[in-house]
Amino acid sequence: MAQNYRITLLPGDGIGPEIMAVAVDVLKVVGKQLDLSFEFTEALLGGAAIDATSSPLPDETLLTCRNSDAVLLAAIGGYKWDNLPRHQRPETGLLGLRAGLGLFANLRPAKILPQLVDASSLKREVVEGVDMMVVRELTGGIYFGQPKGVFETETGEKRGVNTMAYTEAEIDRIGRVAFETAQKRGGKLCSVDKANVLEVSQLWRDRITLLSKEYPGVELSHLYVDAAAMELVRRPKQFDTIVTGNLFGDILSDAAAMLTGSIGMLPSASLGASGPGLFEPVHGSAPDIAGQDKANPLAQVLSAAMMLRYGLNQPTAADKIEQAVLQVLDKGDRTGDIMSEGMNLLGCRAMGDSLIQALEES
Ligand SMILES: NC(=O)c1ccc[n+]([C@@H]2O[C@H](COP(=O)([O-])OP(=O)(O)OC[C@H]3O[C@@H](n4cnc5c(N)ncnc54)[C@H](O)[C@@H]3O)[C@@H](O)[C@H]2O)c1
Ligand SMILES: CC(C)[C@H](C(=O)O)[C@@H](O)C(=O)O
Ligand SMILES: [Mg+2]
Repeated sequence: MAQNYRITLLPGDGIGPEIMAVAVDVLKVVGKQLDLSFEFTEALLGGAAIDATSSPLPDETLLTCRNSDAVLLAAIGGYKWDNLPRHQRPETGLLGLRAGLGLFANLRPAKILPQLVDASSLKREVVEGVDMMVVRELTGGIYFGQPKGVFETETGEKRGVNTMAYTEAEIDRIGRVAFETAQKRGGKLCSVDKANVLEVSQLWRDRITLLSKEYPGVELSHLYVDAAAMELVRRPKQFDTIVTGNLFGDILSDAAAMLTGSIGMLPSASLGASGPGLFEPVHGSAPDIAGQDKANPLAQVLSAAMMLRYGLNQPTAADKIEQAVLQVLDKGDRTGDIMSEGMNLLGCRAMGDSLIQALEES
């Protein structure tokens, strides 16, 4: 009998619905080939949810997600909602979803595919062979620390406040995920902080160092975040696994994305201690190209592959999707963001068709 999975789809805003449609088509084909059946339920998040319900994360969405085996998200946000107060914005819905599902570990792989070396803005010798995993803490740090808000001072001036805070337990649990990830990969872990300035980072460094005693097979190093940003661009191949806090991970993963040619290529997995994981591209809703059939759907499709691998324990299905992506790139198919001379320029839908064809021929 076919294995059945309940998948919540959150297409969100901007290019979200366009790239989600491609991922769903791909999942259906792979499902048919491997006798997996997916029961898709669409739910509202972000701007789309604000327009329909005035909340960026309706209760019903959180409930639907909790009751599923995995959640596939495209992206949220856009100019239309940029002037709303913070707690009503699309981004607040996404943060609420991550917190609501307890997704403290965000895995963001950045691997350059040989076909895309020329699409990178860096030199071939710098990026060829780049293959790293950024493990970003996702439900703590300055995104969630208290106090936060805009407060009035005694002189009547406004003062914006956010607090970067981590407990030992929060550091240890993300640290364990990172050491275990490094163990399965190249055996090297670089922890990124700002321990020369921030107390919270000193605690982070101390705990990660202590934890390393339990993982003698993993070589641990530390970098300050400013130096890490520089090293990522200067000599990215030195990195295998990186572990860092919420804000530093947000910034460094966008930088790592560009090493690989385009942010339109990078998937991510967000996992908790139990319950469904959330799988989403690293990029946003790209409002500048929304509705124009120009978006690269590959980060979304690769996020569906991560969902199969990390969320549903279906590595063969994940391999099949990743192989199809390599095949279309081998054929020379490119969306605008990864275009280079002599390649075939395709729109989002045509790229989806090419993927389906590759899968059907496999
Ligand atoms: N996880 C998410 O849902 C998520 C992540 C990041 C940003 N956002 C939100 O998205 C909105 C836009 O943010 P931004 O412009 O800073 O970042 P963005 O990632 O949406 O776009 C940055 C640049 O990359 C391009 N780009 C992104 N994805 C692409 C794709 N798949 N194919 C081709 N080009 C692509 C865009 O056209 C743009 O030029 C904001 O509201 C932001 O808060 C959401
Ligand atoms: C949209 C925003 C809340 C989000 C973040 O900062 O985590 C995004 O930039 C990301 O990287 O997923
Ligand atoms: Mg980001």
